[in-house]
Order: sequence, then structure tokens, then C-alpha cells
Amino acid sequence: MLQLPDSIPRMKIPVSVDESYKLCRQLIVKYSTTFYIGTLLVDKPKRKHIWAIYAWCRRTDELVDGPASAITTPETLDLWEQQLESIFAGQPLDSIDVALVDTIQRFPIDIQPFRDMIAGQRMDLYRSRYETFEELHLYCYRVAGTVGLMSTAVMGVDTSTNTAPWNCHQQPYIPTEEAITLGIAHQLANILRDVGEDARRGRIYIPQEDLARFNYTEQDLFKGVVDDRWRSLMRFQIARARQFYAKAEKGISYLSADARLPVWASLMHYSRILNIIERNDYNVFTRRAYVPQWQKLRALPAAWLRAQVL
Ligand SMILES: CC(C)=CCC/C(C)=C/CC/C(C)=C/CC/C(C)=C/[C@@H]1[C@@H](COP(=O)(O)OP(=O)(O)O)[C@]1(C)CC/C=C(\C)CC/C=C(\C)CCC=C(C)C
Ligand SMILES: Nc1ncnc2c1ncn2[C@@H]1O[C@H](COP(=O)(O)OP(=O)(O)OP(=O)(O)O)[C@@H](O)[C@H]1O
Ligand SMILES: [Mn+2]
Repeated sequence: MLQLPDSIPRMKIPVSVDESYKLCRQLIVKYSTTFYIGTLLVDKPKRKHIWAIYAWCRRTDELVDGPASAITTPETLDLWEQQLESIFAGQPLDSIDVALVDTIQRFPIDIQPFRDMIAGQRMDLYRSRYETFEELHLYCYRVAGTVGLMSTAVMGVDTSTNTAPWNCHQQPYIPTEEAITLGIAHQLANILRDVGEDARRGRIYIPQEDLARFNYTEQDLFKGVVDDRWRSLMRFQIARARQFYAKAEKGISYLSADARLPVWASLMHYSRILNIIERNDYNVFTRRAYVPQWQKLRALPAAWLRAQVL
């Protein structure tokens, strides 16, 4: 943990907690329509806390994925991890961290998923291939499953199993696995959408064992070959991502009532990427699977219904 000697006055960050939350909001507005819409559906008192988590995750991701990623080294991530420890010790080191310090003081948020996410970003520094799905699964847990854990701590779970007197000793079910699974499902969809972009950076997230199973080579992938081998390989990847979505869906009803609509909405919006890839005949090399805003809005009534009845 970063040690801040008592003799040195603690750094005062010249930003109020409210201003810091505004900065977090600006980041989510800039980077993600899906998750911004999702957070607008979260009850107001919880909303800004999800923004604070988003801002930290986005900044972590930007270290290895953003424009400045060329200068990111393992030491950059060491420093980022020290900054994280400082946040959890109650000492923000910059104006965006102020909000997260406030958030973790109000909710039972564990530091481990944050550390795990940094470990995931470290993987991006030293590897650009995954042999097996098991290896990719670990990466997906780290960079995205962790977000499920962080957000669930803010959204809360439904404790209504305790409302009947004969249930008073029963602990509410905590949908930890489903929360992680939803993050992984999103990451798998994200990977399939970005195959072309990643290939241009020399990265292949689709497991090598899957390429081999469909007799599709790395050279084919770098050339952007869309043929029957590629289509079959993509159908397989899409089916797997949908299995993760299906498992995650089962956990939503255990969340607190006000969290179900935002989670259903973002699940339905983000998973539409898979449908669009199919509609684009699996060409993820020269066409971006972009989910138009009107499709996101159109899905809201169905998300609302699912949040009420499922
Ligand atoms: C409505 C709500 C609660 C939203 C959560 C918002 C949040 C805190 C998001 C953080 C996302 C983030 C920046 C993660 C960093 C790593 C990363 C980039 C992951 C990818 C996201 C996609 O973003 P985008 O398309 O903008 O990516 P690029 O531009 O390509 O960089 C991910 C695919 C992962 C996102 C994972 C989640 C939002 C976790 C979802 C799980 C839950 C909310 C738990 C629900 C609980 C149950 C029981 C099912
Ligand atoms: N085909 C397209 N038509 C219009 N705008 C597009 C298109 N493709 C990409 N864009 C622009 O690129 C940005 C990033 O696209 P992306 O698919 O990541 O959507 P997003 O708004 O970030 O939502 P999400 O949270 O689902 O990723 C969009 O906000 C949009 O402005
Ligand atoms: Mn996006």
C-alpha cells in the first residue's frame, strides 16, 4: 500500500466531491452511450456512484487501449495500482479519484476486483494471443467480470427472501457469478466486434484452439478473409457469448428492484452487437457492428417488461 507519512501534509485536491462526480459523468457520456443510458435508469442516489466506478475502469482501460498506450509500461500500471491503494486508504491523488473515494466510503466495495482489473490490463502488455478459451476467460473476468462485482456492490441485492418470518434466517442469494458472467459476455461481444481493429494492432483474442478447429489461420485473419470457415468460427463464438448472456440473465431478478431495468437495458443494448455482426454477414474487418441509438431506445419497453416479470 502507498504509505503517506503522517509528517507530510496530505495533498489537497482542488475539486469538490460534486465537481468530481461531474467529471466522471463527462467521461461516461463521452465514451459509452449504452452504459450512460443504463446509468440514467439507475435510481438517482446510486447513479453518480456508478459513474465514479465507470471513470476509474475507463481510465484503467485507456492506459493500455487509449492514445497514450504506447508509453504505458508495467511500471505505469504499478503506479496506477499504488494510486488505487491510496483511493482505498481514503486519499485521492487526482480530481477524478475524489468521487471514487466518496463512493467506496458509502458502499461495501471490495478492492480486489479493482486490482484484478489492473492484472487484466497487464495481460494486454505482455500477450497478444490466447491459446485456449480458459485463458481468454481469465482475461475477460479480469477486464470486465470485475465490473460486474464493482457495480453490484452499488446496485445492491434484493433482500425480500427475508420478508416472511419463516425465512428470517435465510441469507439473500448474492448473484456474484451472474454479475461476473455478464461482464464476460459483454467482453466477448466486444472482442468479436473489434476483431479487425485488434488485428490491425497485431492482437488476436479469439483463442488459437478455435482458429485451428475451424481451419482458419492467423494469416487469413490478418487479411480479413470472410469465407465459410470464418462464418462457422464466428457462429461458434457468437453462440458462446450468448450462453454467457443467458446465464447472466438468471441473476438479474436477485438484484435490488431499481437495478433490474438498467441491467436488462444495457444487456439488451450491448448484446445486440452480436445480431448486427450476423446481419453484416460476419464481416468484422471492414464494417463496425454499431448499434444505432434508435435501436437502443426501441429496446427499452421490452427491458422494462423483463425487469418487472422475470
Ligand atoms: C448500468 C450499469 C450498472 C453499468 C455499469 C457501468 C460501468 C461501471 C462500466 C465500466 C465499463 C468499463 C469502462 C470497463 C473497462 C474495461 C472495458 C473497456 C470493458 C468493456 C466494456 C465495453 O465498453 P466499450 O464498448 O465502450 O469498450 P471499448 O470502447 O471497446 O473500450 C466491456 C465490454 C465490459 C463492461 C462490463 C460491464 C458493464 C459489467 C456488467 C455487469 C453488471 C452491471 C452486473 C449485473 C448483475 C447481474 C446479477 C447480472
Ligand atoms: N455506423 C455508424 N453510424 C453512426 N455513428 C457511428 C457509426 N459507427 C460508429 N459511430 C460513432 O462511433 C461512436 C462509437 O461507437 P460505438 O459502437 O462504440 O457506440 P457507443 O456510443 O460508444 O456505444 P456502446 O456503449 O454501445 O459502445 C458512436 O458514439 C458513434 O458516434
Ligand atoms: Mn463504445
